[in-house]
Amino acid sequence: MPSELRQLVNLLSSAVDTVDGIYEKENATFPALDKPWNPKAPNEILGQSAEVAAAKMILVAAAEQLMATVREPYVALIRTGDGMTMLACLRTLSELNVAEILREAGPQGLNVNEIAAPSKVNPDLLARMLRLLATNHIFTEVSPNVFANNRISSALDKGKPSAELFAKPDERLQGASPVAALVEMFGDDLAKSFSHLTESIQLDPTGATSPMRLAFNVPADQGLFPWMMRPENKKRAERFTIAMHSDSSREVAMGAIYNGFDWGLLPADGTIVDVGSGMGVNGLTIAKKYPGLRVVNQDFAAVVEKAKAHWQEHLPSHIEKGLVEFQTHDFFTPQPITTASAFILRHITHDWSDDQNVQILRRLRDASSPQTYLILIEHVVPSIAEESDEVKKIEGATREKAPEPLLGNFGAAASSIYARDMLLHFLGGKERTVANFVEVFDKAGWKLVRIHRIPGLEQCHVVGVPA
Ligand SMILES: C[S@@+](CC[C@H](N)C(=O)[O-])C[C@H]1O[C@@H](n2cnc3c(N)ncnc32)[C@H](O)[C@@H]1O
Repeated sequence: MPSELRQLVNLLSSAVDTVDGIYEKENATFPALDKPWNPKAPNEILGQSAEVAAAKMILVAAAEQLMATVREPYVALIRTGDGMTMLACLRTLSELNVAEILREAGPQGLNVNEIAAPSKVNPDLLARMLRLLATNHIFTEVSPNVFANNRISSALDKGKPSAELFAKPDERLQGASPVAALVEMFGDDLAKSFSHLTESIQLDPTGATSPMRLAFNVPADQGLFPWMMRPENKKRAERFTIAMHSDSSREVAMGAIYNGFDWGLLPADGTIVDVGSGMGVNGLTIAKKYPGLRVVNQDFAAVVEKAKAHWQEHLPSHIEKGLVEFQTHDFFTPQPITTASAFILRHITHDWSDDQNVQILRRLRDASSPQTYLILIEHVVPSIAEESDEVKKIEGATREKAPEPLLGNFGAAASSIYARDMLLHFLGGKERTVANFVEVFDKAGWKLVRIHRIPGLEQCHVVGVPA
């Protein structure tokens, strides 16, 4: 039996054979780390194909497990702090528009004195931050104190001339890819919250006191959403909206909503109620393919106004036909629509505790008929160990298991879902396991009947019917 190290290397080797074989067949080369990222380049598009994506999952899982195996334990523990430090550096460099300055400088790079000049910051400190990141493959140091973008750092690029970003600092993130907004939000709101996790769990062992509340002194009687809407949080709220848009714009581009629950199961003239609809993107996308469906968008008054404008721009015909409604509705209060074929809740349940979810879903159950579907669009957190027999019985509940000796859930290659769960905890919510969804559904009078996994996404459609 080969050693575990050898087994990991063998997995790496066969995954590299797969990737190389696919690229050779297409006469392409795998994207280089030291060149800027171009998501539209054919070799990047090839990297998104199912076969390459599966091989990359093995490569990342095996490489990370190999590192975890060979590192001294104290190094492995202390190194987790490098992630925090790198995030702080990345946020700073993003706010100083460094990726854009380096895009304009090209492959020969730029001396730190010139990188620091537009923002008048300390060049020596900038060089130290860039060196830490470059050592971890974000940016490259071309010659001493001269830095250039690489594939990873260039993904921070907001796509605008740096002069424009410095001239209009309040509009830096608008219209840009959401990556910079995410990095800046993580490095600010979430980093400030990280340090309160320990205190929050001691103050309230149930986890109901979120670290972000503690970090920002959000009054106990005020929800985080209304707090974010306060005038002094305007920039924070705008950044949050742009950062959150990353998920939905990618999903719309992929047509993800069509690849889970079969909307054709609903009566052609049925009614879908998008509860906490935000801009109403979900109902709008479904209505484009199923034009007979009525859509009711429910949210706070100010949000519903934005949804109306969004529909007016993207699907005015549905408004003209009287097939869409915009309702101000608080989902903790009785549900006014009693004729729903389906209630859809995308990224709603993950914002709330189990008890609050039971209240929200109970309101929907009270307004449902035996034919009503409940469809949650959420991430589902896999167990690392094998799922229980109860969970295994649910259609779609289990996932592909990673090959031995990898952790069954692909280990660090699947870490983002667990990190996302913790990020939601900082905000006061959680991502749920299948068993947790079953528990919440049961308590609210729903039966979880199946889970649709969406190809290319961690996100699922969790489907319930009245119990
Ligand atoms: C994370 S966003 C999700 C928006 C939308 N479902 C989507 O897929 O983009 C959460 C939404 O819930 C809304 N919301 C929060 N509390 C609410 C409440 N008590 N009643 C109705 N909507 C609420 C917010 O205004 C926001 O639009």
